[in-house]
Amino acid sequence: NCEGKCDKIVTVWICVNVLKKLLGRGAFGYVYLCTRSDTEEMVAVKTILEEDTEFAEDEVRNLKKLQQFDPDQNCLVRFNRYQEIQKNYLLEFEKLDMNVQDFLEQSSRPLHLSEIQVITQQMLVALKALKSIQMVHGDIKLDNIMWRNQQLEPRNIKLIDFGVAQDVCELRCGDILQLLPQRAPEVLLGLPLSEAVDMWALGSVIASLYINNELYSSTCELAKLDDIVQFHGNISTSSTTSGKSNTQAFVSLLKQILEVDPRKRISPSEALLHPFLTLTNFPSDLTEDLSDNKAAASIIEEIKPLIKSVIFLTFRSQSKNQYLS
Ligand SMILES: Nc1ncnc2c1ncn2[C@@H]1O[C@H](COP(=O)(O)OP(=O)(O)OP(=O)(O)O)[C@@H](O)[C@H]1O
Repeated sequence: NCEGKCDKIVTVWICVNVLKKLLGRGAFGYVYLCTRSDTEEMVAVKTILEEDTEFAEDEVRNLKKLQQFDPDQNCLVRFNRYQEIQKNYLLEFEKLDMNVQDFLEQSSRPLHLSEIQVITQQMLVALKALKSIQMVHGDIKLDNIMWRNQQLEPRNIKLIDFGVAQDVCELRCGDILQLLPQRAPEVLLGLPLSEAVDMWALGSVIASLYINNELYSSTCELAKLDDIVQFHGNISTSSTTSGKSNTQAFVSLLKQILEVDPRKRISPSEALLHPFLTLTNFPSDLTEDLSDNKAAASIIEEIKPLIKSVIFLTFRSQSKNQYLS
């Protein structure tokens, strides 16, 4: 039904955009491939129905703010224009090729470390731009990272979907943002929030690309906190025991991105200077497995006090029924 209605609305815009096919769908809208009648350019049109008008208005507001940036220089999707038709919204973007999630599903191969390097670099550029205007994306995930042309321009990657983006000053302790696999510890704990939540989410995404699996597969927040603690044990170990310098550089950056304390977490500008992003010589083999490295307890010892406070806070908040997954 929803798809039928979206089809109709996008067809109403036919005088300016000729509908070709459905490109993708998300929680808020259907995205169609269209041709602009004036320029013949292929564009992507996202339809957001009237029941989600508020989200559409937020997304348009965020996208207008982002228009101050050169989208190509800043790895952001180019937003062309929008149209409101009886509270239904049509948002026109440059047409991109494929999101990373779909690529992984279609190619059924894990990404090489050099490909992860490119994605990391491009997303850090995007996050640097967002941070400069104190905007939090709030939904960094594989589906929201897209190649402009995966085959021809594998180094050209864009961040999409600003539907739940917010200004840092609008964030309040206890706000729930991000999907659970990418949710930052400060969100889980109801602590003060900042742009650093996006860095954490990026860390979760690139780590999941590296291990070719969701980093935190837990389905409830307490289990996720436990996962975070376990994972920190693993990445600490890999950085000290692995002899593979590319992996070491990757893990070293990952550790700084997945820093539990958001105040100490590396910023996008700092991360862009990290040696992992300047590496040029990658081995031809596929990703080296983090789990090869045996556990070293040092980091777990370091963060034991944190584990205790995490468990305390989580139980306290669960008893208040605030932080249900
Ligand atoms: N500019 C674009 N070019 C091509 N395909 C796109 C474009 N924008 C979005 N898509 C496709 O449509 C999908 C959904 O888009 P988007 O994430 O903007 O919708 P959403 O409803 O906000 O999704 P979510 O459920 O993540 O909130 C994307 O994952 C992608 O596959």
